Amino acid sequence: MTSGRSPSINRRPIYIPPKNFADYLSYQQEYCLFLDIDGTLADFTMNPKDSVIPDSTLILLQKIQSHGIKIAVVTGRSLAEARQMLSPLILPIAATHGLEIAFDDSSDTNQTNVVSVDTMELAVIKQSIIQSCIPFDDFTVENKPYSVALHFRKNPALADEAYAIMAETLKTHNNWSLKSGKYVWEVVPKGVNKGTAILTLLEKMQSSESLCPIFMGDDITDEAGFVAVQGESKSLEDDSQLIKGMGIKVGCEPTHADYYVRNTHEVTVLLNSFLSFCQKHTAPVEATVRVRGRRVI
Ligand SMILES: O=P(O)(O)OC[C@H]1O[C@H](O[C@H]2O[C@H](CO)[C@@H](O)[C@H](O)[C@H]2O)[C@H](O)[C@@H](O)[C@@H]1O
Repeated sequence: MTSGRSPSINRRPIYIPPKNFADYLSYQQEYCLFLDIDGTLADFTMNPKDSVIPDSTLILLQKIQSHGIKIAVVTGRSLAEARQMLSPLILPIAATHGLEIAFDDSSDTNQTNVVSVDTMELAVIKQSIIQSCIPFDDFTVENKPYSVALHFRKNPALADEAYAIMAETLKTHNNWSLKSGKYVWEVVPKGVNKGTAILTLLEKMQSSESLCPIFMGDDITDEAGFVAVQGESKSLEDDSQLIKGMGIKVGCEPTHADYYVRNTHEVTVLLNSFLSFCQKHTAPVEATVRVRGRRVI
């Protein structure tokens, strides 16, 4: 139940040797990147508050951006936390599994919630989960503005107890659903998923040319994103226009993604290969790239 294996996935993704990622790309195509945070840009930590995206990765993303490549982040983190983890980079973000969407700056006018959230009801749900967790020392309850996550990474043997607590709580809250992730169960409003979030961002990011989306993610919630970018769901604006992008799973678990790499280290190697591709293809649009005040190119 909590292993992340889905019996409906029968595909065998192709391993991309990350150093050779550029070989899988075409100079005739304009690409854009959609990136998950935890397990993709950031390594796992016991406490979610301790996770960071390494400076070297932020610098790499900024260099890629400087070649005019559009990059967006698609994450289960809240918008506020995602912004903090990405700082000083400013990117379009779909946060809380696609519930909170911010296009390209930190102003509130540029931000939308795709479904409305009953925060009073969420407070009741959080309280009920906290109460149910009292007998267990090893749970971590992550209190997010529009969702609540119950983490059992400290003690994976508590997986079934965690599920039971969340499922029991949801019995009386029909507008909420349960998402499973790596050592976590999360209550989110119904109707949000990363696939729809990516299509929403993509529509906004497209100008005249049609962009080829590449999405990288490691978790079960990322599967909807793979399906969306691989053209197994349709673009929002034009029902007849199929998207033909690349889904790249981080990790070796069963997936809908067409491709995979093994871990976060390989993600950075792959992004470096993508940067080399961009360097051959386009001139940088900005002369100076800075991360945390330091000039890097
Ligand atoms: O969509 P993502 O960016 O991958 O976010 C998914 C969840 O990530 C975080 O939890 C995961 O990372 C934690 C820190 O490494 C780890 O302790 C936990 O076991 C993982 O499940 C985050 O805390 C959640 O809010 C996100 O939904």
